[in-house]
Amino acid sequence: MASHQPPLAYQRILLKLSGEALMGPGAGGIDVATLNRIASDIAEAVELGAEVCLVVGGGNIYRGLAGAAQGMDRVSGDFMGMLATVLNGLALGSALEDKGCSARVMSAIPMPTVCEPFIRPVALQHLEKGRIVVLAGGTGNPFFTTDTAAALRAAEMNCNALFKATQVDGVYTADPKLVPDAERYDALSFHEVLEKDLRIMDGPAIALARDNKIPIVVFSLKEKGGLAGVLQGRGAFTTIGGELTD
Ligand SMILES: Nc1ncnc2c1ncn2[C@@H]1O[C@H](COP(=O)(O)OP(=O)(O)O)[C@@H](O)[C@H]1O
Ligand SMILES: O=c1ccn([C@@H]2O[C@H](COP(=O)(O)OP(=O)(O)O)[C@@H](O)[C@H]2O)c(=O)[nH]1
Repeated sequence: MASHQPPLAYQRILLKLSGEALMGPGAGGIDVATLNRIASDIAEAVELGAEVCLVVGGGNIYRGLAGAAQGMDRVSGDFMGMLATVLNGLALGSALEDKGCSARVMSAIPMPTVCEPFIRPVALQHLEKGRIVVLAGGTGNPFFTTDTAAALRAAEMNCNALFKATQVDGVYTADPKLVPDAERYDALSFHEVLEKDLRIMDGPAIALARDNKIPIVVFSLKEKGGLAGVLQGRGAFTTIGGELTD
């Protein structure tokens, strides 16, 4: 890290990306230009000195609940969703390497010829060596979400914050995609998010972050450089469970 840079608000972060963040303007799958743009943003954060764990969703490819709604077995659908997160994780790992970062993809569902299995001490060593760890496969269990996997891994990896990248630049009084005049909060307590049912992440993820005292920073990845800005305390974002609002 260059000496003239201000200290980062958080040193070790877990960045949660939804699968849909990789879709770009398309209706599904991975848009390579968007993937590369996100990889550049993450590379910029690493350049600033951040240690980054990444958890990526799979909603751009498959969601277990969508399969169940069409009559498919929920557990099979959930495993398909978890495998979708591995596809996204491999794409991100390779895009990050292309940007000159060192990245390791680790899956909660062991598939050793494809990527490393998630083994916590090994993942911690990767981080200490300056590598980005891409944590794919969700929690490895059906009936969970990648938001919950993100909160779980943030705790296991001793992260200082869970960065939730979304299409919107923070937590609003209501979903801003549905309620255009909803207002953005700068800071909220975990309790307020649950009590007001603000639906930015699922309840188990919020509860896990709360119980492990890991603040959640909700921000938008739409603007280039957004991640680096938030790490340096610039731009629009909402902090849940920060110092003043436990
Ligand atoms: N109170 C709220 N404040 C902000 N966003 C909300 C709120 N309630 C629901 N949302 C929705 O939650 C979405 C974030 O969840 P998620 O699906 O994981 O990410 P993505 O934004 O990538 O689709 C936002 O894009 C927004 O539409
Ligand atoms: O621990 C997990 C994480 C994910 N999933 C499945 O994987 C899908 C994709 O994850 P998610 O919907 O969380 O992705 P995102 O919305 O972040 O793209 C989910 O719908 C679930 O079917 C699961 O069963 N267990």
